[in-house]
Amino acid sequence: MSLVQTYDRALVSKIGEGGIDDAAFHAKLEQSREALDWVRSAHANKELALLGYAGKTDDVAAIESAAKTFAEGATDLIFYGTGGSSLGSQALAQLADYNVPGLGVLRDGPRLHFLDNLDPITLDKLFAKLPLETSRFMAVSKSGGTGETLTQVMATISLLQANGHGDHLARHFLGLSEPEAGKKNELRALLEPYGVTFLEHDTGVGGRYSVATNVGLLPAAAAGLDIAAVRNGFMDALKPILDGAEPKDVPAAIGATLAACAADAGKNVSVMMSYADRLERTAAWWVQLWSESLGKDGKGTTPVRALGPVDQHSQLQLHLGGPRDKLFTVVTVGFAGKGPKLDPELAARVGEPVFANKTVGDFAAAEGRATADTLAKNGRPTRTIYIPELNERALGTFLMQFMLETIITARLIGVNAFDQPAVEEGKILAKKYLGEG
Ligand SMILES: O=P(O)(O)OC[C@H]1O[C@](O)(CO)[C@@H](O)[C@@H]1O
Repeated sequence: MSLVQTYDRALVSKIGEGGIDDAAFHAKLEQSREALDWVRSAHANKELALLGYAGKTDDVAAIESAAKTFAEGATDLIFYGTGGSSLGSQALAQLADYNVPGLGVLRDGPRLHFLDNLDPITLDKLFAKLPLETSRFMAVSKSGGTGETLTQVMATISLLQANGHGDHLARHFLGLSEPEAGKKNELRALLEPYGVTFLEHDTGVGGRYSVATNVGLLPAAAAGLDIAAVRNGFMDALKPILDGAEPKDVPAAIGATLAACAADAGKNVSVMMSYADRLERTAAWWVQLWSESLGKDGKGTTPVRALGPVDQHSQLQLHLGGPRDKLFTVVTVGFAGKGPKLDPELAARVGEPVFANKTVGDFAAAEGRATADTLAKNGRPTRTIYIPELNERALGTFLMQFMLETIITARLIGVNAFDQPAVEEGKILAKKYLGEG
């Protein structure tokens, strides 16, 4: 089993006042049956394209081959794309040490740069330092019209042209966007005239769910990960639903039920605290998934991400002593016994004999356990997820569990998990302001 979830410490019966009412939980869990039936039938009828990617193998070789061609001989892989066109691939790439504190810049293989934010100073400095001959750029945008991504791509085309690479843009770039199909697609309009190859974005899968597709998996393959294992992990999370398991035996249904009950009880903040550097980007991915999927019609809860142990020294005081408006998910991995071992003499010298012969992982594991216990003891509803071994399959399971949890939560609270109407207003205004100078 790649994930072990416990939730008894989210309930009043276990933690007392501050917990989620048991009767409300069981009633809501019963309601989740409808959502599970819907997911099962959407899978059978191919109504929700995302679900078809669980366990899918027939496109893996093509994704791996495109990744190989893209990364061949490259020192630097630059990924343009924002939101769902970047965060899922970052979450996966972090398994291959991308953006891991201290280690990210030393990882094996080509350097990975996910430029999901638009910042002129970053771009100027990066452009001045990149070895252009061996740099490859991948531009991802489902719509093809996202201003940030288009801006970065236009700037890069001009950079390459100004530095004598204008005749080889097809070698330097790879695009991924929806097929044109009569619609305007600015990204394709920019790059296709140079002969740049485009992969197709599944039109039925929104950005924040696209980690399941070539959007998430191509960068992961370029980073050297086993993408077939990721797909198997997706199926591990979906299978209990397809098998018709009872809601109590579906981890995503439990998580969604807790979230919906917490919202009903006025606990409007959902905290994911992960004890692993390699889950930091996953939490960032989850923040978009949760926010854009649920935040509508005055509903939704606010996602907060925390990394352990570091954020014990930043957020934990608030979580333990502040308002009782939160539901916690503490994620730990099988760290016990891992990492450097501590010399007993040095442990004695600092007056901490408990450290003697313990590993760094022993301490990190003890801290995750202590945080979950302390939250529960202080009446903070806490679910835990333990990942014995954080690998491609386990991360795939985790990602799919949270996509399903989000979809089920949306059905429980009565919102559409697949649109994001409010975001468009700001986008239109930004282009207006840009035009006004
Ligand atoms: O892939 P696109 O179309 O560039 O969109 C990027 C992101 O922008 C959003 O549309 C929000 O503005 C997200 O939903 C999406 O993941």
